[in-house]
Amino acid sequence: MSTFRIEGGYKLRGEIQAQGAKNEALQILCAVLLTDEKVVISNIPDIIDINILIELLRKLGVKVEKLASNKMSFQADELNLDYLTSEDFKEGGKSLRGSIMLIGPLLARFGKGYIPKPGGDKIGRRRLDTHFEGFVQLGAEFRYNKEEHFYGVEAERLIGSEILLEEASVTGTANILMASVLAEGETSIYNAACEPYIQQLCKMLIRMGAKIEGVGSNFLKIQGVQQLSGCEHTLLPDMIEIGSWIGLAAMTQSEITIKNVGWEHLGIIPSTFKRLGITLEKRGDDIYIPPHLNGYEIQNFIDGSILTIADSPWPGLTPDLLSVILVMATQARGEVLIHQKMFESRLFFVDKLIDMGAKIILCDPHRAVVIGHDFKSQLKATKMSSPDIRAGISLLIAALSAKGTSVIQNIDQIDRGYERIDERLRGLGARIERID
Ligand SMILES: CC(=O)N[C@H]1[C@@H](OP(=O)(O)OP(=O)(O)OC[C@H]2O[C@@H](n3ccc(=O)[nH]c3=O)[C@H](O)[C@@H]2O)O[C@H](CO)[C@@H](O)[C@@H]1O
Ligand SMILES: C=C(OP(=O)(O)O)C(=O)O
Repeated sequence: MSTFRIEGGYKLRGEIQAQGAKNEALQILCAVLLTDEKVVISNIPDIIDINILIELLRKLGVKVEKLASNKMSFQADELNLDYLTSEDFKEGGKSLRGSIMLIGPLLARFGKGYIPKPGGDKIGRRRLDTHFEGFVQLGAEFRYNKEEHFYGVEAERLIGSEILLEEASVTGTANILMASVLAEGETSIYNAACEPYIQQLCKMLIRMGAKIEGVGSNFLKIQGVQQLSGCEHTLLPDMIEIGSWIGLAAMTQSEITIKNVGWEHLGIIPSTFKRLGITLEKRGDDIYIPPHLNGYEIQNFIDGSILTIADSPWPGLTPDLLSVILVMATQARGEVLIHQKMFESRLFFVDKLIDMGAKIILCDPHRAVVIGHDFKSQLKATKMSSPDIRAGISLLIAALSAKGTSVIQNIDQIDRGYERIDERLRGLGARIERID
């Protein structure tokens, strides 16, 4: 398993281009199964999770062609559905979270979909009830093989229904939406997730001929159609990656411009960083971050009480940025309570930051109080292992700010979601090497 060696404590400088969004790509790639015509996708990030999903599609019989760097075409006209019950699929499907969204399109088009319990980050319980309750309401039969942790849904026909989701699950909404576009009659999905990536999926499906109303809201109304056609789609810039670069710039007091960020899709993210004292300048569609040589000061609430940064479904703050925000707060002026509501095992990595000298109190698995050093004391370099993708990038940011040489193992977790990260960071002047 690869490792990064990082010599930290240096300021960085320059421009970095945001990659295509991982979590949008996972939805969009699954949607290619909804038609036998060609679908062309641009801005595909070259990262482990996406490459595994593309390989699964290829093994399922999808014709995949690389048209340019980050641009590919997909045609699902001759599928080998037996692959879904093979050992190879059971292994491959397990390794990433996004594979769960293969089920909706397969069920809609072929009347059956199977998937091993999907992997992804070990960040707490990640149940799939919302997905399967939705499929059952559309008329599917659900099967679960407990020994093999293998899920299946089958239906001769799907019939539109009024669905009220128990929670606004992102992948659950995408999955049920992809099943309902080919169901007979009208489906409504209430309490739907409505983040930009779901909006992008809706827009793509509409281009393919689907009839969807309410895009961008938590109430989607779908009129089923008999078939969908091919289309072209361009993925948005990855908002979690953009947030990670903002955290990196602040924590290393670097002057960085993030290019082509898609401002209008960033929601509450820029203002959240501003509450933490970070100056962000909108320059066209770029974000310019000045070097913060005098540090950054966390704002209190209006009544003077300590700021809380918490996650919630869109348009609230994504949980995927809380680890980065937490690490950045370790060098702020002031205190903040980080409240990770959605996942219960995502904050344990703070132990490593405490070892490095950060002032953090882990109150319980969901909440941590961070007391910033205001750059009066630097973190100490250390050896660590990346437990999940966002803790991994946060530890990498900590290592780049710490004096001395740090080592981060298990960096596959970072490569899952960040394209050529070492090369791109070296482009900003970072001293980072990939070693075996
Ligand atoms: C491949 C992909 O797109 N992964 C993202 C997707 O995962 P994913 O779609 O798996 O996450 P879900 O939206 O289903 O739920 C995430 C967690 O939050 C809880 N929950 C969810 C909704 C809610 O209103 N209340 C609540 O407590 C769920 O019980 C679950 O534990 O969305 C998560 C939440 O933004 C992100 O962290 C993941 O990066
Ligand atoms: C949790 C994440 O990914 P996944 O859902 O793919 O595990 C993430 O992107 O932060």
